[in-house]
Amino acid sequence: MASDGISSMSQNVIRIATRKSPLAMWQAEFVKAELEKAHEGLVVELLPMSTKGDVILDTPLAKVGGKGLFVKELEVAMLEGKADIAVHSMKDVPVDFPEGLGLQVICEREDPRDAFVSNTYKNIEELPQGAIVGTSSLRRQCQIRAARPDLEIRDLRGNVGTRLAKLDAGNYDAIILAAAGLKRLKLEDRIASFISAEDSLPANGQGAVGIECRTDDERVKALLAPLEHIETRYRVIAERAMNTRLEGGCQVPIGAYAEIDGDTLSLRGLVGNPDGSQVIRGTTSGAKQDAEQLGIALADELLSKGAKAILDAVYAK
Ligand SMILES: NCc1[nH]cc(CCC(=O)O)c1CC(=O)O
Repeated sequence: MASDGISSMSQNVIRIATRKSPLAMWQAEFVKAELEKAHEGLVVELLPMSTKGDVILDTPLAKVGGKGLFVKELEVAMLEGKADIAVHSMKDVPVDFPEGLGLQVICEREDPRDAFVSNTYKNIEELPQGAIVGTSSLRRQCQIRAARPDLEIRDLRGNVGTRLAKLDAGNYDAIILAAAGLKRLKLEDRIASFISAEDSLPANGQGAVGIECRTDDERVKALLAPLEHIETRYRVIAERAMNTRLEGGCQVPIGAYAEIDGDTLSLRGLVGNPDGSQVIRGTTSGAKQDAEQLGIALADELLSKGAKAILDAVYAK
């Protein structure tokens, strides 16, 4: 028996609010394809939108108010019922969600490493004295400068394509980008070398895609369930818990990276200052089910080893 036409139609539609950048569109298309694979007959629509973060392109992110700028409009669309879900790079997702929204699913992680991109040099070691490296990430800046204090770091913003164009224009000797973004955009051939997690500890959540939805929307939550990747979830929970405990916004260099072997989760963390003159590192491991506690414990260890002084100095400014 066909019930009311409109509601039975909306039953079979799910709308994704997404930024318009090529990477955001890739992520939204990826989730669309996964949802269609999991649910025969489901119609998935994309709602591409501009966010403040896409409009303000010439100011370092830490100064314009951080990563939340990229998600606000998407969240409003979900709260107003214009969209059902938003797809995020987990490393760009703020810790707190607005009332009524939550992170429902974390998908399987892509390569979490940073990538060294240059038209001339193969890796950081090859760079000549005083070479110019492009990145706007304080985390990347800190680790590069710690290894090579002679290098000059210059700000680099914009979409992945814009950043590559600035490299090609000769503004930098090399730039650092997330390997995941380059792979997703089929730009892997631009990678001169992958930087190991030892040399550039990734950002929490790097390479993982998460899906946000209304917390009371049981229909959408059930549709999303097959996309969950539990191992990635444990890893990202540990990494985010460390960040949250440190109360680290994007003004402090922080790296967090978890791996799982069997039931054991190992977490590495780093807090530094932007010029790389101080880098505090720590590791911990335990049962993967204790991911959050492991992240908190590692944050506390880093704080007591000197991260507290670094954070206080940043936030006193
Ligand atoms: N900060 C921008 C950003 N957010 C997510 C990615 C792609 C990798 C990912 O999904 O973690 C990138 C590009 C980059 O850092 O080079």
